[in-house]
Amino acid sequence: MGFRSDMGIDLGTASVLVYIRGKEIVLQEPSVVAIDRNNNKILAVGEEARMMLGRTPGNIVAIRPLRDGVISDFDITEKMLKYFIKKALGSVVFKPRVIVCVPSGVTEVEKRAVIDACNQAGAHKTYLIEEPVAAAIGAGIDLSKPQGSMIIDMGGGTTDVAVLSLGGIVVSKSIKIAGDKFDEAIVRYIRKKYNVMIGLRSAEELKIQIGAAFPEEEEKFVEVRGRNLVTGLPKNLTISSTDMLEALEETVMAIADAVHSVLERTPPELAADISEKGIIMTGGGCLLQGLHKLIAKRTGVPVYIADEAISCVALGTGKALENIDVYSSSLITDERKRY
Ligand SMILES: Nc1ncnc2c1ncn2[C@@H]1O[C@H](COP(=O)(O)OP(=O)(O)OP(=O)(O)O)[C@@H](O)[C@H]1O
Repeated sequence: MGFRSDMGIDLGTASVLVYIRGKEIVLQEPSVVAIDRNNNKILAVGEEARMMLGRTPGNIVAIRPLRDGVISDFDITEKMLKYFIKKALGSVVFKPRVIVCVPSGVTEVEKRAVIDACNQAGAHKTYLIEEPVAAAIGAGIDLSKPQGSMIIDMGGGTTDVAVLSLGGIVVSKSIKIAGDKFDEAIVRYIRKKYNVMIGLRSAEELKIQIGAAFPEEEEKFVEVRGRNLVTGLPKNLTISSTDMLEALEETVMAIADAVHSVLERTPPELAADISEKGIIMTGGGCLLQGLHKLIAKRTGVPVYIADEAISCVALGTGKALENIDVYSSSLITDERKRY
């Protein structure tokens, strides 16, 4: 091992990934913290805390401190970051350089606070990187050329659509419609159509198993358990992929429309590059069956899902860390005047 284990962190709404130079991804856990409300003590972080979501007695709350792509609970986010940094570092004694990819919606104050949290958790120096830039680097896009690329990074809370060229963002749009909104749409649809209430976790499972944004040839079915709103009793339902298509229609169209509107604002030369090379999708949300086909149909541009879509941002963050000089124009540090 080298003298310093540099660390890349993808601070996401749904999950946190940590990448250590030379070791790839060492930690991948949900962004959830469980707290005892009586004394404000943290009981569990990550996977252990997620298991407590919706299952906690009165005094214990399981919190997702990042919501809709912004830091909704700063104190908890700071504690969670520190916990993950320490866990990933293990017995390493040297202070790492840390590069954190923050959701696109965070404010300047929050950026400053993330830098402070990492420094307090033992970072030698902390850098921030914008999410679409990290996603593009992770997907293997060469940002050094004056060539247009379009990236759609779709996580749990936000979808970022960005046109990049020469290491920077030329046109972009961030909407608070992503994976989590699919889950909510599924819950609403099942409540309305079947009078049955299912939980968000069941909705997410349905989405991953049979969710669809574009009609598939083969119809799939999955059983789900919920509560009948009339009788109040548990009820089993069989849900089809056609149900999913209907449930998700409005939400996926909003995403396709956002992509379309960014393309409309893209300078012609860059638009020509994009229509030739296609659009690249990253993030867990883009794995929804048929979403790439729907966007391709709406825009007339081919759409590809990046390899290792869920880890692209973390990988890109790690790559940027290994080549800080190359990517320096895309990084934010605490030495910037505005801090
Ligand atoms: N196979 C799949 N099919 C559909 N959706 C999926 C699949 N796998 C993961 N997801 C969804 O991807 C989302 C999480 O993606 P990701 O881990 O990239 O988010 P994040 O980076 O934490 O969030 P954000 O970028 O908004 O901060 C969740 O909504 C999850 O349900």
